[in-house]
Amino acid sequence: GLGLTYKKNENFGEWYSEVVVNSEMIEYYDISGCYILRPWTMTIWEVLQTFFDAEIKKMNIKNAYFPLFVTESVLQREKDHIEGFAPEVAWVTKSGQSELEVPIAIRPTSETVMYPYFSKWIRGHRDLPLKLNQWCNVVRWEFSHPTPFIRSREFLWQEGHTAFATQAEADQEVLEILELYRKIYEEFLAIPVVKGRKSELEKFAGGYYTTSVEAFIPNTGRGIQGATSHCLGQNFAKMFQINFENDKGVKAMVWQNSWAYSTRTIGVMVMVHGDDKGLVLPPKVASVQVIVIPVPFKDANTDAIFSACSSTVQALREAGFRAEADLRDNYSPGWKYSHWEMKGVPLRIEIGPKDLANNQVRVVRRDNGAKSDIPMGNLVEKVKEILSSIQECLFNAAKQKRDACIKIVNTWDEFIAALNDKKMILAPWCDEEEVEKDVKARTKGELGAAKSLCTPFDQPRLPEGTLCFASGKPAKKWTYWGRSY
Ligand SMILES: O=C1CCCN[C@@H]1CCCn1cnc2cc(F)c(Cl)cc2c1=O
Ligand SMILES: [Mg+2]
Repeated sequence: GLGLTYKKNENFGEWYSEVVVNSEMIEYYDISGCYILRPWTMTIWEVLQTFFDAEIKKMNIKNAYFPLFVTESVLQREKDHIEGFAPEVAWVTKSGQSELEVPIAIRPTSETVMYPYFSKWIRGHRDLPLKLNQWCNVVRWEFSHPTPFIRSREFLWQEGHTAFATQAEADQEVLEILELYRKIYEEFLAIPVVKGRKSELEKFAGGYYTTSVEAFIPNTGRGIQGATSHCLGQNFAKMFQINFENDKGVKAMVWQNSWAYSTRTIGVMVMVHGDDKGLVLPPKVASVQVIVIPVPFKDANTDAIFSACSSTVQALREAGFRAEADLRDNYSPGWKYSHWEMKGVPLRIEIGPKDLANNQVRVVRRDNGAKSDIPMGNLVEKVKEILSSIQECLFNAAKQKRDACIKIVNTWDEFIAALNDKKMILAPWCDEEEVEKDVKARTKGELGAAKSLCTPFDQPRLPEGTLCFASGKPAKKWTYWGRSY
């Protein structure tokens, strides 16, 4: 029957799996960690892709497409950055009945695929900056429990790979891209994120520094890395001989960045906004923003009602909204209400005989259930207002909830209490890696260890003499900590 079996605040994991399936976003697949992304997901992905692709085009970043496959020798080129990842690499070892001479890896990320060609293409400073992006899938044969969108063995992402003559250009682009990721989360998905820098321990080992946008899931009290923008420094330039003759005729290595966001964004949206009726879609990314449902009455003029629904959809579409009518005659209005609530459609319009007689429609918001009657005359204006109000209310509600999960601590005991209270913890830290490793060791358990999430760019004042929460040494910065995905 209709409705969810599980409640968000009682069985979060089961609730999540049920929502992504019942909202027709995901279909489970017979290979663990692999999921079918149904149209209800793809339209959301395409809205984000359309935005991001247009933005990087403004930055003169070009799309390319590199092969899915990497030879073993090339993949091994970058020893230290893949050493920890080796178990995740998926290999092709046969074609048909015959063994391949050399096994071929499926890309888990494309540095080693791309950079030999960066080396070939970049000769002089006029070849710089080289700025490429690709929209593709990647495969990482992870073993920790798979979760649709959040942790899957194959996922869609974009990966940007850029090369510059100077560090200054690279540093600037890292932050420009990070701002686009903030927009994806805060302005499209209505999810608050923290912009910051990863610690040396948590950063991409092959890079120079990593910046990220960090989200938080109140129900599980876990942080989640939303997207990353790395400065790779000259590490990969050294390894792949990506150098150029600068304008003084001197050979110099390039400065590189790489950055990505993935379909994980969609999972965070489900987790943050979903409720016990199912998915709740922010209007900016909703596949259908307005669903129009006829409420025929036994002897009422059904044709008039249906045509009113169709003309309402028409008017909304002409105004640029993604509107549909559910005119199916084999489902009751009540069934349709539950169905489209499960799918998270932000606004429902009901048209029955009374509405027709009064030349009005009944609108119902998905986020707070508020109902109101709108005259047909200024429907488009009202719908525009209500949808932007829903977008804003979803963000504000999520921000309020996330802020309520943030705990500022100064001592280890306060830290442990906050961790057990499922908080996102802001603590003064001495910035020593050994201390960070110690925090992980001291918080190991079946829920997973606490780790540093990021050092926020927006640093609160650090009073003279403040001590590190974990080591008691002089603190150097405020850093977010927590359990994470
Ligand atoms: O995060 C990004 C942005 C887009 C391009 N890539 C970087 C770094 C990716 C790290 N990383 C992440 N996961 C990996 C898994 C693997 F199996 C191997 Cl061999 C390597 C990696 C790996 O390097
Ligand atoms: Mg990984």
